[in-house]
Amino acid sequence: MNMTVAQNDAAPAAISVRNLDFYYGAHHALKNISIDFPQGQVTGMIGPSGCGKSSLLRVLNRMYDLYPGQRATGEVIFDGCNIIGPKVNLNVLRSRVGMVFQKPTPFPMSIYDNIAFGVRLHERLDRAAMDARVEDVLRRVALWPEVRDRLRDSAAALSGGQQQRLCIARTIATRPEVVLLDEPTSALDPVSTARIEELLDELKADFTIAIVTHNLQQAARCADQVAFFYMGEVVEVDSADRMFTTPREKRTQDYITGRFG
Ligand SMILES: Nc1ncnc2c1ncn2[C@@H]1O[C@H](COP(=O)(O)OP(=O)(O)OP(=O)(O)O)[C@@H](O)[C@H]1O
Repeated sequence: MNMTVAQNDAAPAAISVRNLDFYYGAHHALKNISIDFPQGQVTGMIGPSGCGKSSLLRVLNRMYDLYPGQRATGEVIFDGCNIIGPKVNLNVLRSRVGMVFQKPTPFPMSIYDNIAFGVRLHERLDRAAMDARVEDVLRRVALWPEVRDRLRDSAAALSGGQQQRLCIARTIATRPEVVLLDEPTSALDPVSTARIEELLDELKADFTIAIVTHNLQQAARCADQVAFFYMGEVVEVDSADRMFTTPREKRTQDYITGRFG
């Protein structure tokens, strides 16, 4: 299968994936993947269920390392280093390449501590600086007005949409360069979804974003470039405009016009 790539070469890549293969035991889930994630852009990852989108996200911050039998070969270049190589500090990597999951997963602690917890692992801030960091990220995700008077309350009391915004705040609080989001709005109502989509647009000024979504309208609205995955391969990468109007590959065209998947 040939991959068609017409990537945006104006922005340098925050992450460059080259000839990546990924395995769950004997199952070959990603096959010779190559894709760049341009700095300061949103890359949308689309494709039918089971085609490998989440697997690629799990490679980008070495999440798979937590599970025996899962392995990757090839190159994932981030800040000049192949992050799937042996000498990578995984705690540092995961603070620089943050991840937000499909289901909001606040820690069982206060709203304030949900954010401060991760920051404390990487930085020593005094009380005033930590308060300022918590306020800053809560403002950025537009949650501050809703929670400023209850920062010490449990995060579990927030609505699903608020919890997901808190999880995004928690992820950006350690000031990562890259934020990975795995179907971050699929468990949310339309209003919360719209707020998170607006948020992505603001966040890309400071972060490189990769988002897996089943919602093609969402990819068209939020993404600068879109990658179409099919059966463990990246079939096509292009600007969102071209991908949804003039895809190069028939398989992409079939997928976006609803012929399969
Ligand atoms: N823990 C696992 N063990 C074995 N195989 C797995 C595991 N997780 C995923 N797979 C397989 O790897 C392939 C890719 O899965 P992946 O979750 O990356 O797909 P996806 O495109 O994100 O799917 P979806 O859109 O349904 O979330 C699938 O064939 C899936 O069955």
